[in-house]
Amino acid sequence: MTHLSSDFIEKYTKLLAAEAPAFFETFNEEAVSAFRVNPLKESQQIFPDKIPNMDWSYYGKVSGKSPEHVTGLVYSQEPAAQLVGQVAKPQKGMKVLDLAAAPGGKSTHLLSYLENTGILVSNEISSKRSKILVENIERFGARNVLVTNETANRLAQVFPAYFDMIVLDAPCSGEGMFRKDPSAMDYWDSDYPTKCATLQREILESAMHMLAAGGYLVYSTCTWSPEENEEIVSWLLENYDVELVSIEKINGMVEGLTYPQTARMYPHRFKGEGQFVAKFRFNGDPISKRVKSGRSNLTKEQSQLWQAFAKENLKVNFTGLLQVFGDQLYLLSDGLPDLSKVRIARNGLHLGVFKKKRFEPSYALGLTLTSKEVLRRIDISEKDFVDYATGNTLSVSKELPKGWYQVAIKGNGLGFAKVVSGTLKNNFPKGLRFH
Ligand SMILES: C[S@@+](CC[C@H](N)C(=O)[O-])C[C@H]1O[C@@H](n2cnc3c(N)ncnc32)[C@H](O)[C@@H]1O
Repeated sequence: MTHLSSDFIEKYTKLLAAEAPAFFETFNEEAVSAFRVNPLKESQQIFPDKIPNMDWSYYGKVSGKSPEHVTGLVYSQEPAAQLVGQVAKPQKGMKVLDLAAAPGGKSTHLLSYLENTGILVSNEISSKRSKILVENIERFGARNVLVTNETANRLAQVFPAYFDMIVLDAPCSGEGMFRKDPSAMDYWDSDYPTKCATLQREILESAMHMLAAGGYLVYSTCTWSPEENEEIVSWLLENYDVELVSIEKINGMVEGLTYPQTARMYPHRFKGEGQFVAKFRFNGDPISKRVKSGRSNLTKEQSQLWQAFAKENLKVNFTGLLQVFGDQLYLLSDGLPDLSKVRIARNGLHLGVFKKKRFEPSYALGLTLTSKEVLRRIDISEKDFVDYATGNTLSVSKELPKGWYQVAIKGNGLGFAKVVSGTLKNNFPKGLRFH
């Protein structure tokens, strides 16, 4: 049994009244595992144990060494957390900000709805966590994401009144994660929720600065404390021209305290962990400020090398802004402001690297392209997949012309690799190799 502090027990005995025993009983049970299927991937699969009323959601665990995980077909995320993305449900073409994004559960969910349209700025304040976020976003294979490593306040200076939707999955006291991560209990004392609420208000002030008129704010926490949930809702309603958008109650969701439009998730009501979510529409006048856009910075030679690679290997015309950072080439979505003052963790879609007089495609590019978008592809077997992911070369037909090929497993891309005289050279990233 998860050992709960007496202050916690006292607080939730009062708050939940007759439901409290059933709630406490769930702390004797294991945390629930689940995953989402990535609709952006070309080759889909049927899995058992679908979670009702949810887009793309299944109960169960997927191995980190399976082709499904490595190609980004699945993303592991517990069921209650999946409800946040589903409540947000951005429309195609929207400019969306995920303000506290690592490791990427909500961001990848938002990308599933955007279907490579619009823009997602996925931000994480911690540099270490932003690297994990980049890895997860890259594997998902979306093309319209910028990953930043910033404070909310600094982002607000670059993106005034810019976003159609902002998701703040706030840093919180994490009560809803006690079963999944018992170490979260070490930080908890009865004052912790109030301390978290101060930080949440501070981040929300910056968030409101970035919301366009008519835009949506989705606020969520994985905690049940009213201080970090309904009291934050009250503060937003008092201080900003926002109104609550009613959330449809599915899968055991219950109304928030005093705000029936908001939703709470409890483990005794639904097979999942804890969550709170509120959705607002911003009616007020946004701060008006002209957003200066960025420009392409490729040299003529770099531009020619990229075009030569694209002509020889690709059947897709990318729209967006090509930018070089050092010798790395990235594709940024159209309509982004000048990002020179922003700490970037991933500058859009990584296309590849310029070496002496040649261009080499990135692993990320090979993860995102479908079979219809490449001129040459090699589908490897599941046995070869393990060999390849361990760092070995593979034998292929001697007839295959020399050059770059997209590698694929079970119909989904796994980077690019070179074929030379009947050998597929290993180009699986060293940091991701199986040991
Ligand atoms: C609940 S987690 C986010 C989980 C993520 N949305 C997901 O679904 O995978 C909250 C995040 O807020 C970040 N954070 C902590 N302090 C912050 C601050 N002052 N401003 C913005 N983000 C902060 C943490 O590093 C953490 O990654």
